[in-house]
Amino acid sequence: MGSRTIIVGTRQSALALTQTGQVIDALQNINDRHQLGLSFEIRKIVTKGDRILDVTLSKVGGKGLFVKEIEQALLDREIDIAVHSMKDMPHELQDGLMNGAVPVRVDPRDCLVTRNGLGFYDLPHGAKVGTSSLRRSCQLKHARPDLQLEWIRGNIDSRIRKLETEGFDAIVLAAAGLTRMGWTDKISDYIPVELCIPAVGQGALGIECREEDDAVRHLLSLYNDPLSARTVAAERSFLGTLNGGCQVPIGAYAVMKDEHMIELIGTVGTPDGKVLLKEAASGTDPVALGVKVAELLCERGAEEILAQVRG
Ligand SMILES: NCc1[nH]cc(CCC(=O)O)c1CC(=O)O
Repeated sequence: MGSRTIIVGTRQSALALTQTGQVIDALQNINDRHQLGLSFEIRKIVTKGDRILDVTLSKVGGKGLFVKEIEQALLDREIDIAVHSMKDMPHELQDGLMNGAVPVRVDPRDCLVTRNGLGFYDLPHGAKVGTSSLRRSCQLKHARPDLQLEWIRGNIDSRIRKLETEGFDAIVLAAAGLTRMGWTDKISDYIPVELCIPAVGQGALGIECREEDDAVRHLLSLYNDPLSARTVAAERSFLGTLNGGCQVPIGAYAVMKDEHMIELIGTVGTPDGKVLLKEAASGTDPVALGVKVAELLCERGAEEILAQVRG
């Protein structure tokens, strides 16, 4: 048994630091149980996405904005492990890197934080709702065309502040982030998956490492939750087939029906919510299932919708 300090890289938002702390606690536990002789240290990394929080992400070429510097630090051996929110992880990882673990996924739903504790359907006519994703605005507009969806950016803590200071009636956030922060008391309503299909990978984390780092790979294999990994794999295959990112109105959600069978629902819509396509299928191979649901949507014009949004 050797001894080695594993450097764990993370963004420096409150949420990133909190979830990385939780990951380190879990890894420390695994290390103790299996007597791996490892210790852990956290390293904060500022990404481009953190530096330009005032610009619409789609305008600055959204994909991977929160990840590039972190992947470089892995390749440069400044860090050994990177903790990502799965939904911020790009489809293609850099050569030499891999996703070593998907830990048990938490609540994938979006939720509403409102000023007076109202639920989604209790919001007054024309209420001003803040969101930072086309996926959310599309689906919420589809369900409630009267709502006035407005752009809100920033980390979750600053978005919650803006609810007060910028006159929003409500903001929409991932329940997972609030849960990890211990802020579930702020949630006034959970938006059902049928109403708003979550972002690909929402509620899951991805733990990236170097392919050649056997000790870290072994550690992470003990942390991986195979069922969570399968649902995420199906959703990411769907997203990859549509060549999406979180900057286009795409959502997908997979659940395990039993140990083997995955059920996947995917959606593509227009930002104004007037068109909202949904398709679902089941299968045992996550990659094939993701491709299949994407193809079903393409038969109904998903590619044309996405081309318009991107253009
Ligand atoms: N795009 C930002 C982001 N990336 C991950 C989360 C937290 C939820 C998660 O881990 O899926 C959030 C905040 C949000 O969407 O409210």
